[in-house]
Amino acid sequence: MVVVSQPALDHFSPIKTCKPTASYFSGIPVVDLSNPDASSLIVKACEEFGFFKVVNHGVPMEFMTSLESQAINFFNLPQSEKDRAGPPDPFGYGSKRIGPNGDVGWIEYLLLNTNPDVVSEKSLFIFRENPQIFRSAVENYVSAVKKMAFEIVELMADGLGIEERNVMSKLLRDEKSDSCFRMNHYPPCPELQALSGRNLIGFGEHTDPQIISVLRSNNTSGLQICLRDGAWVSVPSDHTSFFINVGDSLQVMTNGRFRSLKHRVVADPMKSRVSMIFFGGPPLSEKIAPLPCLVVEGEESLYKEFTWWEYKKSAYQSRLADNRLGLFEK
Ligand SMILES: C=C1C[C@]23C[C@@]1(O)CC[C@H]2[C@@]12CC[C@H](O)[C@@](C)(C(=O)O1)[C@H]2[C@@H]3C(=O)O
Ligand SMILES: O=C(O)CCC(=O)C(=O)O
Repeated sequence: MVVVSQPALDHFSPIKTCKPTASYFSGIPVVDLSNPDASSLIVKACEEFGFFKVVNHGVPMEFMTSLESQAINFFNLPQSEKDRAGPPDPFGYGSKRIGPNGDVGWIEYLLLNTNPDVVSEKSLFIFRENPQIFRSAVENYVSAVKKMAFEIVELMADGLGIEERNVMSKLLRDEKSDSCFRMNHYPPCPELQALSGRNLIGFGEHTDPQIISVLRSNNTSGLQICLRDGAWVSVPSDHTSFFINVGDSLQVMTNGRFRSLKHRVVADPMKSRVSMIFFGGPPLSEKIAPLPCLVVEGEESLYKEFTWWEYKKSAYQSRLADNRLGLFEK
């Protein structure tokens, strides 16, 4: 019999737990980017789930594996070394604390700006001995993933029947775009599982405030998405593919036709999860408003107009679980 010791549980105390109950979801839409119907499949997936998996994406596997191994090397460093790249301001290394509101999770991460100059400055602390290897792994990966993200939002515009197919990609392509990139590490937590039969929450439920998020992880599951009926389901991992989710800004731009995806990560009791996510955002001064061509004549628009900066600030000010509250009131 295992006796639950309070000090052992206290070690995890500020971090929420959940029962390991969510079932694997087999209905995730898969979009093959080489399929001539990709644009309509993307629109359908965004309307139904705000989420889909991409195959035949053109990002070299080598870029994924080399950045993953750089990330693992970093997360394996002694804590004192990792702390030199933190605390996040918001960029840099963070552990357990997520964002400015006191949210916590069973996670450590590196949050980077996708502006190459900022990556370079932080990488000096991230890899003191050879920052160039880290920097080029990030650059190769991020530029390939961005290219895929541009293509996806252009296909989206085609599928929505928008004539100006670069209406969203030009925001992401802008050199002042406020996009960011993060690498998350969720260490295994066998003790907690043994003691309580529960799993730790790695990243609490939230929606992403940006336009589109592009996620790739190693072969450890943990990502859960909330379906339209409110049920949480687990996403089977696939280290060769990317998972795309609709962000709050895209929900606004499509006047609610696409809904941003509520998601969370639950730490695996036995295996480390490493994920890398590109968050594509617009330039800070850009207005976030429904695209006029998507507001049916005579119909009221669902959303007020925000600049991305105002918008992001309010997303950051509210709590993780309700980061869209108040933003989208009629
Ligand atoms: C608690 C928070 C963390 C977060 C900012 C927020 O207030 C709500 C959104 C969170 C999120 C999710 C997507 C990205 O990982 C992120 C960098 C972002 O832009 O919004 C994080 C924020 C963060 O970790 O600082
Ligand atoms: O790490 C993951 O798999 C997802 C994390 C996430 O939702 C985020 O970083 O916003």
